[in-house]
Amino acid sequence: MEQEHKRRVRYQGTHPRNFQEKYKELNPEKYRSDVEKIIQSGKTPAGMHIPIMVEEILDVLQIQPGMTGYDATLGYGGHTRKMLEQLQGQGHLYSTDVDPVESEKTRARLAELGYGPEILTIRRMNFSQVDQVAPGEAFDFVLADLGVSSMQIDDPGRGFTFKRDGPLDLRLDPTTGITAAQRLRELDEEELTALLVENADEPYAERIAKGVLGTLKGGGRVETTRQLAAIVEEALSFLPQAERKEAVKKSCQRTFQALRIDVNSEFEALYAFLEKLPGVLKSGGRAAVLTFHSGEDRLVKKAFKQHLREGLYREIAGDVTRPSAQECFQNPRARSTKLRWAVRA
Ligand SMILES: C[S@@+](CC[C@H](N)C(=O)[O-])C[C@H]1O[C@@H](n2cnc3c(N)ncnc32)[C@H](O)[C@@H]1O
Repeated sequence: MEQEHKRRVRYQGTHPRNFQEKYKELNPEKYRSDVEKIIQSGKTPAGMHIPIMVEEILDVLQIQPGMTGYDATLGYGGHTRKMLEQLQGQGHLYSTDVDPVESEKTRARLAELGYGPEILTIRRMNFSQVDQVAPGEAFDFVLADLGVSSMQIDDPGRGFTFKRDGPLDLRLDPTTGITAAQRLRELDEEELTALLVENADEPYAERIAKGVLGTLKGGGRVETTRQLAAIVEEALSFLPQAERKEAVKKSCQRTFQALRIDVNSEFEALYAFLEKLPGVLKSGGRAAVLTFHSGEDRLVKKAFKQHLREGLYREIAGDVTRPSAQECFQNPRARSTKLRWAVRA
């Protein structure tokens, strides 16, 4: 009789092999108590994003049941969820994001919480097209929480972090456009220097650009996050040892930020959004924008001031609001946040 061949069960090892297996938090509903513990310790669980300045935003937006609103940057849906709670089942919220991967997960998560299409419309759209989100409708409130989510940063496959190796991609929507690695091959030294200065005020822009272009011209590769980080490190090797580590970290942060802004045309999208915003707000409608670096904040401040002068807004924030010290302690990713608001005339 032929014996049934049984495959030996393979030893999986004690360490998870990839990012998806590594963190229990990636399934936050299943491991709720682990997630709570991680948040209390001042960290963001992997696969999650903690919404920033929620109280301050709700104060500004003054959401009432029956209103129609727009969350320009759905992300993990933290702010969307808080705004939906204010609607108490009456009215409608539109939420957009360019990221197809995370948007789908968020849609499913919010649907499970009971927020389906009758109260929430999720669209995969760039907020630069804010006038196309709900044609024929105007909004009582609008929120834009700019930049990237923690899930995007934490996933090495997306290329947003230099802390782990991954493809140098940096696209918010990986289905369109070109990657940061491809973009680097298009630029000359002068252009890359200008990009690093204009998008991130990088003080060592020239040295870094020289390093990148030198590597590419010499037949080397700048295809992964760690390859780019190594070039930044090498470019700053002239610094005294004592200050080098911190300087390299900051320059890496700024270099990745500058490239991300470029490959996603972030300033152009924000400019278009701010220009169209008064046109989609009802009279008395309120808008709040969270920014994470000075370039973004400058654009918001300028647009709000100009539209106030033109009589499109009746009131704007006199100054930025910052998150509380306690929020920054609990969520270090909140530290650079600035909130500005405007009210439609
Ligand atoms: C900081 S996160 C938002 C987090 C969200 N408020 C929450 O509570 O989970 C920013 C999100 O905006 C998206 N985003 C960035 N630029 C965008 C644009 N031009 N149009 C639409 N979404 C954009 C990113 O993909 C990311 O998911």
